[in-house]
Amino acid sequence: MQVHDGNVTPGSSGRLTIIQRHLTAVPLSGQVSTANYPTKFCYTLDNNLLTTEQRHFYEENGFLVIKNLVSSVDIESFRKQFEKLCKKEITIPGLLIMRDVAIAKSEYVPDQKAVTKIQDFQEDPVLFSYCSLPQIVKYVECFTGPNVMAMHTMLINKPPDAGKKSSRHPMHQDLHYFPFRPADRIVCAWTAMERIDRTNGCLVVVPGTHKGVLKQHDYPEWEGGVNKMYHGVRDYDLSIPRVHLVMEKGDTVFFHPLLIHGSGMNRTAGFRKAISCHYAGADCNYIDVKGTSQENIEKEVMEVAYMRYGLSDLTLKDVWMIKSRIIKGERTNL
Ligand SMILES: CCCCCCCCCCCCCC(=O)SCCNC(=O)CCNC(=O)[C@H](O)C(C)(C)COP(=O)(O)OP(=O)(O)OC[C@H]1O[C@@H](n2cnc3c(N)ncnc32)[C@H](O)[C@@H]1OP(=O)(O)O
Ligand SMILES: Nc1ncnc2c1ncn2[C@@H]1O[C@H](COP(=O)(O)OP(=O)(O)OP(=O)(O)O)[C@@H](O)[C@H]1O
Ligand SMILES: O=C(O)CCC(=O)C(=O)O
Ligand SMILES: [Fe+2]
Ligand SMILES: [Mg+2]
Repeated sequence: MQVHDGNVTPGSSGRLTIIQRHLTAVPLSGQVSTANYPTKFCYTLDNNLLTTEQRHFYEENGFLVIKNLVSSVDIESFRKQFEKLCKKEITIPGLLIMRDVAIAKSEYVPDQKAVTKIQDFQEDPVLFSYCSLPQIVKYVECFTGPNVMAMHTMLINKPPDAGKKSSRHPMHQDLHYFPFRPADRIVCAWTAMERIDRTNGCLVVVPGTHKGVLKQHDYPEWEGGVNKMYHGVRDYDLSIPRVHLVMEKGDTVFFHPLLIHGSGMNRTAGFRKAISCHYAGADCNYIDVKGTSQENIEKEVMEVAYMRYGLSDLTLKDVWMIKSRIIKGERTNL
């Protein structure tokens, strides 16, 4: 385990790499002590896959990077399929193609290269095969339990920044978008489809924030515009140390839905690609977000859902029930 300038770097074992930069500004040392571990696990389950060290790391930090988990062959097939979808050589029901706000609102006529992300590829057999990769699902079960649902799918194609910094993703908690609980049985798997570092806008996390509560989210006040639904934590304090997750192609991070994270701008000429799925244990329950901080996103989701599905009497729960798929075990509640 090594710490360099707040970045996670691969350990020689290729297994777990640990960063430890505490919110309480504990000074960074080269090696992190494995002492003072909690005795009770809250955020991980035992299925004989995670080592004790990995479990402790997730419990403390709210994320876990596994090196080289997805093969180049699989990643190439996702890349090819993504291109076909962008060129409209294939259309998939329910799939949403989104352009960056700076490009969508300019005079420039966008081509497929302007796509910033695609969402909801649950009906695309090629891309959705990512969500059932056995080596991913084995890890997912350590967080969700044995009944695994794929709730939300994305392929993020962070474009070269158009000069407005709109390629950034503000610091947020994914739970803001989710009307189901408990949070500890939800996890995101996010796989780098190429090397991703600070030049092309890597994931940036605030370790330990999964132990906190869901915060109020709004659109950040960014001069250059903000992408639709890219809410950020309100009054976010940028002086809190962030950790930049530098990842190689195929590396996968699993993270908790309360972990505060975002991504920086893409300063390169290339489109930075990552594929992700949010999973939840099927035994989770839908909640009513009325009267909570999530009301603002519910309103936006319902507007978009109406445009996409053309149905006016849908509820937020219906939208999630339509999108989600069982991956393993039994579809109980969700
Ligand atoms: C069912 C939904 C469930 C989703 C749940 C999310 C869960 C996430 C959970 C996980 C955590 C994830 C965390 C996350 O990732 S949060 C991010 C999630 N974001 C979304 O899900 C957004 C989904 N995108 C859309 O719905 C469409 O692409 C929109 C509606 C944006 C455009 O629609 P369409 O593509 O058909 O374009 P159009 O040509 O017809 O333009 C229409 C209008 O829209 C303007 N416009 C275009 N692009 C953008 C833009 N990028 N930003 C702002 N505005 C934009 C455009 O200028 C025009 O406005 P105007 O000029 O008329 O004023
Ligand atoms: N001035 C800012 N105002 C609002 N959010 C910011 C600001 N700077 C960074 N962020 C947010 O912090 C997160 C990480 O950005 P950051 O600038 O740390 O990463 P980067 O651009 O990849 O790296 P670098 O430190 O090399 O610029 C992103 O979610 C970004 O939106
Ligand atoms: O920039 C990314 O790839 C991740 C963005 C993100 O956190 C999200 O879409 O929820
Ligand atoms: Fe996110
Ligand atoms: Mg930056």
